Amino acid sequence: MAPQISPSILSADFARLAEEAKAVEGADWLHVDVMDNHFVPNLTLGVPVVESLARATDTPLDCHLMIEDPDRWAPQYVEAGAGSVTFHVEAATAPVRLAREIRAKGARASMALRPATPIEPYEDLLPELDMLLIMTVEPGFGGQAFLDIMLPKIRRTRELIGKHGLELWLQVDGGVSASTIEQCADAGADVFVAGSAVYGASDPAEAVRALRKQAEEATSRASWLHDH
Ligand SMILES: O=C(CO)[C@@H](O)[C@H](O)COP(=O)(O)O
Repeated sequence: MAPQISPSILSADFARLAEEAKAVEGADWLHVDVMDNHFVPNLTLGVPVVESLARATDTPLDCHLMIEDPDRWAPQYVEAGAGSVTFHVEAATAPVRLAREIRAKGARASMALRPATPIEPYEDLLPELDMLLIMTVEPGFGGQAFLDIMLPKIRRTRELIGKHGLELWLQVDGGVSASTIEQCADAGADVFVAGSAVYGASDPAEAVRALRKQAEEATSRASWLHDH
């Protein structure tokens, strides 16, 4: 799959969300961080804001739920207009049932792992998912430094996806920038969330294009090396 860029509105100006969403039209997704002050020590936005954003932009919404009890709340984000809904496995009671419910309601189902959560116990769940998110910072805040100790987990996950012959997308989120995106692509990630690297730039749309180009080049270098 061609690399995709998902700018995180956590780094946008929340008083101008519609304009900030339009500023990155051309991105593949708009990443919406939902935080509840319980699963993570930060509070952002909920279903009504997602409904408004879905009306304000043509870019599909990639909702990342950093909340307790996603089994209860995630379906409402599909109804609010999200094209992809990510829940944390650490918070979900019944991840298989929840992934099936998200898909049945018409969105892509995605599961996230905090940095200390290994992928191996969840290998059998992968066919139930459309995307797996590997956090490359502790969730909760934008602008943190990329955890390069996550690179082996990204590689192992890409190998598991290949072993099972799955079409699963592999997303990375946290500290993704011009300095780190190539390492992530080389390790096998194909969906890149970037907050401060996009909204901290003077031209966010250009930052998206530049990140995509870097990811494309790194991906084609990596596949050339694997094929030779
Ligand atoms: O989920 C999160 C943080 O918990 C992210 O989506 C951040 O918003 C990414 O921001 P940067 O690290 O790219 O600034």
